[in-house]
Amino acid sequence: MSATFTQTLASAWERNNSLLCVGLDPDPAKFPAHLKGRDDAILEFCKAIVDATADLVCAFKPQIAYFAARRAEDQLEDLIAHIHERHPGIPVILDAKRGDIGSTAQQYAVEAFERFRADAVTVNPYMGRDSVEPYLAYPDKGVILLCRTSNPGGSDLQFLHVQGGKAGEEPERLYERVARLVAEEWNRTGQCALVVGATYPHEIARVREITGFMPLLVPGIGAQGGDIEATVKAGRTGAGTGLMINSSRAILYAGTGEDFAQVSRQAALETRNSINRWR
Ligand SMILES: O=C(O)c1cc(=O)[nH]c(=O)n1[C@@H]1O[C@H](COP(=O)(O)O)[C@@H](O)[C@H]1O
Repeated sequence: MSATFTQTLASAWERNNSLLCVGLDPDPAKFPAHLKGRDDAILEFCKAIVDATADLVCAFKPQIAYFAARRAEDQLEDLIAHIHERHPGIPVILDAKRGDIGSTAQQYAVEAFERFRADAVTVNPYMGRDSVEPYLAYPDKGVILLCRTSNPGGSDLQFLHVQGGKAGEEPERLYERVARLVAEEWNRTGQCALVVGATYPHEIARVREITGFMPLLVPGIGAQGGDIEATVKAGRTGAGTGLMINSSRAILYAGTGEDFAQVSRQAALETRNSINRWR
């Protein structure tokens, strides 16, 4: 049997000595001049970044909207195939933030895991357990549920107090309930992870407390200004792992010339090393 997402991630943490996830959010308006106008510009840009950083990361995270908006889903398929072929052992997280009733979720699961061959997918837990089950039906795949998102508006709902599930329990915040539900009930197969933004280190610490060793996908360093030291200290496990700390724009667009991939490599190296300083 092939390795599960969780096992592949743990191996990548160790092999590359890295908790850095490079996010692949290709925006042609920001591409270097020599790639602009090419039909395969999105694929070529992303392949160059992937090849320049694969030994520095624990995962890659393509964001589906950047591909779908430009009718480039075929380039996303080719990109993920390229990562599997050239960089085996680096898990691919498809960032799709899906959420729908079970029958539709089943189609989204086929899209993520069979069409795109992602190792994990981001999912919105808002519609509850049956909306997540179709992803859990793929036991070797990762299911990464939104918990405490990095954006300011995340507080509108995720920070609301909800009554405890059992009589006499203290009210808790909605993101705490999500973390508890996933850790105690949905994660029977050990394939779940949670998204917690680097912009909220206090909540990262709380989610770590609730979930034990569960992997956390932490976007929000770099362009969104999250603090690396606070993020790592709040979210690392006792073993100094447990995190996929994502940076997209700060790495993808570090350079603007023909040597952009090398400049991105330098940015990824520095980010990985700053993360490691606090593990
Ligand atoms: O699920 C995500 O990846 C995600 C969750 C979240 O709470 N905040 C967040 O920024 N993201 C994604 O992480 C990436 C962050 O990109 P940068 O801000 O450029 O590093 C984008 O692809 C977002 O869609």
